[in-house]
Amino acid sequence: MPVAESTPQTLYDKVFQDHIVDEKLDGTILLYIDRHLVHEVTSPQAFEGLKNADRKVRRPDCTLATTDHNVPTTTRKALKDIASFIKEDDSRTQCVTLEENVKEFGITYFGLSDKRQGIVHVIGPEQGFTLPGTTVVCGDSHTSTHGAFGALAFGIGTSEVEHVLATQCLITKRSKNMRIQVDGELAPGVSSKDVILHVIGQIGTAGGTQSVIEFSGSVIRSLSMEARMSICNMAIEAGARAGMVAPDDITFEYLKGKPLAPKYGSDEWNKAVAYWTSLASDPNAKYDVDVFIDGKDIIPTITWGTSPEDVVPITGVVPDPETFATEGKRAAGRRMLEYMGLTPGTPMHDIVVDKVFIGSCTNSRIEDLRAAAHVVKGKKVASNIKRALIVPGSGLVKDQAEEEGLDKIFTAAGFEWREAGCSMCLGMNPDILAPKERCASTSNRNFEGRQGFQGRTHLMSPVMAAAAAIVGKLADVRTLSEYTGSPHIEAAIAPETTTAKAHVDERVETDDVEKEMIGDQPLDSPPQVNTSVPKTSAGLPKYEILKGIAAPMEKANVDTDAIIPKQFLKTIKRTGLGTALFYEWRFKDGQENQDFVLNKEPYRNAKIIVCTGENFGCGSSREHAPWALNDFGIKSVIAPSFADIFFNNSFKNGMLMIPIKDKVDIDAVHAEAVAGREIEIDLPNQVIKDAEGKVLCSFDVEEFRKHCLINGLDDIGLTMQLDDKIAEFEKKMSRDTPWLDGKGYLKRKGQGGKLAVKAAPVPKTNRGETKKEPLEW
Ligand SMILES: CC(C)[C@H](C(=O)O)[C@@H](O)C(=O)O
Ligand code: SF4
Repeated sequence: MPVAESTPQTLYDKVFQDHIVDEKLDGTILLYIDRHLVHEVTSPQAFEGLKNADRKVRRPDCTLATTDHNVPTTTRKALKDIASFIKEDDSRTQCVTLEENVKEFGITYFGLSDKRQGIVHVIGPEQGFTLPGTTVVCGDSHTSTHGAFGALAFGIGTSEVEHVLATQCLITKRSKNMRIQVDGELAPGVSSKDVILHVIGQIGTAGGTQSVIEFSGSVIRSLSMEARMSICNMAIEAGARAGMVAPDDITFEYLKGKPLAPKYGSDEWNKAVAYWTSLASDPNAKYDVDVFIDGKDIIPTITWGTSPEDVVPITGVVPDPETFATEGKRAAGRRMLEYMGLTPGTPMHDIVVDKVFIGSCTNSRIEDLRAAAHVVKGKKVASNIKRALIVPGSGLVKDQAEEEGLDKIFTAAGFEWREAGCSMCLGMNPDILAPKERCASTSNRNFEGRQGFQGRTHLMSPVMAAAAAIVGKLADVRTLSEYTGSPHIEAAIAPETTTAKAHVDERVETDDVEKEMIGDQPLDSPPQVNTSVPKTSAGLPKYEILKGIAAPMEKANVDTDAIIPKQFLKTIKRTGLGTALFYEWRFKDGQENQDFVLNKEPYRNAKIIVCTGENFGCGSSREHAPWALNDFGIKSVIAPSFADIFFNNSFKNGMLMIPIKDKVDIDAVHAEAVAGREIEIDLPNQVIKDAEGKVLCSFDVEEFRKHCLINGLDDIGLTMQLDDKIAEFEKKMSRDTPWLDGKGYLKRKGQGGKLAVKAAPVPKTNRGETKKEPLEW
């Protein structure tokens, strides 16, 4: 694929450029999406939207679905079907709804009875569905994981899921380029998780806002794909839109023999590798932000607070909030310590742990389990540990680990060996913390209530979590007897010995013929594309002037887990979430918390929030957050900055988010809010006024968003009117990068247009049976 030679470009610039379908004068871009992963939590409302508008899924061949968030991780030996297996009503409804939707819309689906089921961000790479140079989206913030392959991969909200299902495109704009270069070497016991926790500690959870981070430098280059995935996974925790690593030999090695990658050694493989190699940033490419980190400064890192930026080395102590720079930070620090039940000055390794969780899309891959098993081997979980869970990221990871005997190492030590899913990462299934329980966790978020109401989470690497399980306290893995370093890093240096090879090799055998078919696809046979009749806008309420009470907030990093906790994500509707807004802040023991602003007069009827802290809406991509605000009656939030996904999601619901950087300006608006007076947001004139009509400040808003808000336009209808351009783009893609057309996958073995794999749960016998079983798409 040709890449402009003139101006030096970054990896991100190149991938982005190669996917532009249309560009407006104001910089609004229609971006083509190659790969769409779907899970049960963020898709029901999107499919419902399609049905209501009589729209189809444009590219079922480029869409892959699984259930992961809600699924129990108990044994599936007695599994008959998902409806009888999942006991909790709302979880079951979401999973069953996904099964109905994939059948109705013809989407490939890995259900609970399929070995390939697992966390979306584990199964995409494992199948070769994720490829370098692609655009990958999912209704999930940790889609950034796939950037490890040099893909531009980012989380989207449910409205955007619907947009991609209908059009295979997204409306977006360019992000800034940020480079984080980690040079030198990592010491034994230091892993990629420590790298990313250290980075977030340095740049903060808003450090990457509006940027795509390219991770580079000798440390990154030396890491395995699994380790790179852990790093890109948490780019979202640094506030970035996406994280990327340039594809290289380690990437190609990992992709060899993956079911959906071009056949190794074929012309198509060679062509793909040449293209993938060309994507590396040009030597003189410019970055808007550059961060340099020396690998030797990183030691095993762990969180102490309730935001991923609250990190300390394991050799450190619980910090004293009174030493923090501003009163806002001091107040936040005090609250965190109270929530976490910690006292300043306590050595981190004195903190006693109740539960240990090794899993999640950050650290549940085969290497993570190998590294943890290496620490655990021959030892016992400490007697004070109530539960220690190992939750593999997918059925294939589980199989591989069992083949290597890792399950035996864990169970002999006293760990539970579970089935694949998100599990205790966010506890939408029964794996949760009890109030005040403390968990050593390999997941990515330590927000309040994340792993269970009042649960206390410390984030760390798999070897550190394993060490905590053995010691019964947070522990420095390097001090454990017989510990000789992390296989994580060694893995990177010799990838051929350490990637999850066994199951890959099998598939090379069984898939060869079919993959040949894909490779030989005639260029003149276009992929099967479903285009529906272009619909005009379904319509949103118009937004012009909003006058009302504004509720003041003074917090930074108001995360979407706080805006709407996980227990309310199990709905399959967009409405009725107002009562759950800020649930754990608004209610205490079922009673209203009188200290919380929305429980006070006149703020019960607020239409606006004015928040003086940065990074409003960070964390999860759940569109339930703007739905809840909207349902409560809040149509606008004014804050110094917003997290990208939340910001986008709000506009899709006819809401206006207003970033105001200038402290004098935001303080003026905040003062009106504190006084309980109404303010007026005038969108056409882009100003905020006080109750008397005096202008307090002006604000910026992109032309396209403003146009959609004022006219109440739903952008799916608008995009569908560009069908000719999209079809033209698809033709070019089929010619230049034929390996991206998933039509071959769906056509495999299929004769006369019949699909090889029906979009239905694979029969139960597929799980746990002989490993010789073919694993075709
Ligand atoms: C459920 C989903 C919207 C959410 C996300 O986007 O991250 C979840 O995966 C999480 O980790 O909180
Ligand atoms: S962060 Fe946790 S809940 Fe979200 S996708 Fe990853 S494993 Fe699942």
